[in-house]
Amino acid sequence: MSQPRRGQGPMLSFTKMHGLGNDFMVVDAISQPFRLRPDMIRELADRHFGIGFDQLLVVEPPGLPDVDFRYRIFNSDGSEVEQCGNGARCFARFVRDQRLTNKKVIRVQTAKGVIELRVGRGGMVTVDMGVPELNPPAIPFAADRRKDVYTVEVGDETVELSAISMGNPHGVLVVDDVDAAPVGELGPRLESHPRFPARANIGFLQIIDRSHARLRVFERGSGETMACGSGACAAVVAGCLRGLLDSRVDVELKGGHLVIEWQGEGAPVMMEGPTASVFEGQLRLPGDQSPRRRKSTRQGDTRPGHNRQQNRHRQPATSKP
Ligand SMILES: N[C@@H](CCC[C@H](N)C(=O)O)C(=O)O
Repeated sequence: MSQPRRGQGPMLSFTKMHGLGNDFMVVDAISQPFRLRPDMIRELADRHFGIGFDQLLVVEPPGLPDVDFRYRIFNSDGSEVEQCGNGARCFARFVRDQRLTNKKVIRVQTAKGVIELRVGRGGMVTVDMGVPELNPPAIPFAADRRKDVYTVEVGDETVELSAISMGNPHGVLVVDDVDAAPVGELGPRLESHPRFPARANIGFLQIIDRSHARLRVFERGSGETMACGSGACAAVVAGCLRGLLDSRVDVELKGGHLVIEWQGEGAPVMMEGPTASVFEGQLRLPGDQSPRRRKSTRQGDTRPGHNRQQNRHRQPATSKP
């Protein structure tokens, strides 16, 4: 961490990673001070004016005993969320690459409980994603009782979906062909549907056979991504609940394959898949991070201070130093 220069903020080291093309900026907030507001996250996530990522992952010290790290996740729209499956695998690789731990089984505190990450060979990581939540108020999903399939009205249309929380909320629709599925139209409308009061990730699941499926996910706060780990877990749970899938399923996403296992109600969902580290970088944060006082002058590097949404989102800092 270098010293701030006059008029400029500190340098922030980060690593760009991805899990099946679901890409991340990963920051070690144990070894360096870290503080970003939602508007700055949106700028950094921008694929033309920033670094470009679906989620920002932050490594913090744990707040619980017998846990190794705290894992915080921010969508590209700046919202903080509870879970990210592909991110969890990259998180495990990151803390080992950065020598923050040499453990192969890492326990991590998320906003919705503790998850366990197991580091395998060749960058593969298995994540115990916990027991899926099917109780509507806990998802949260508006329904008078729990069902495996709900009928939801979207404008003039009616769709059938399963509602599941993997720590974060998911709606899963079964479709005949993911390539032809209306992900770009139905995805955003269901993401912010009133029956999902915290918004939701919307998966479009095609069953190939009982142990193979294809999936596209319109993610809450990030749009359609190349892959969604928690979405793949929710999709397999939905497929099992509907009697369409067996307990171990190869899920093909746009960016590659995940193996998901679920032994049924009360059991945790296990997710196995790859991780990739793309590059390491540093960016200089603005010296004065107050939106009102920051200038939007061009300085020739990645500039959270160059804020196209300046003054529109005056929200508190998302991460403490
Ligand atoms: N890409 C993720 C999920 C990230 C969070 C999600 N967009 C949400 O808002 O819940 C994954 O791999 O699980």
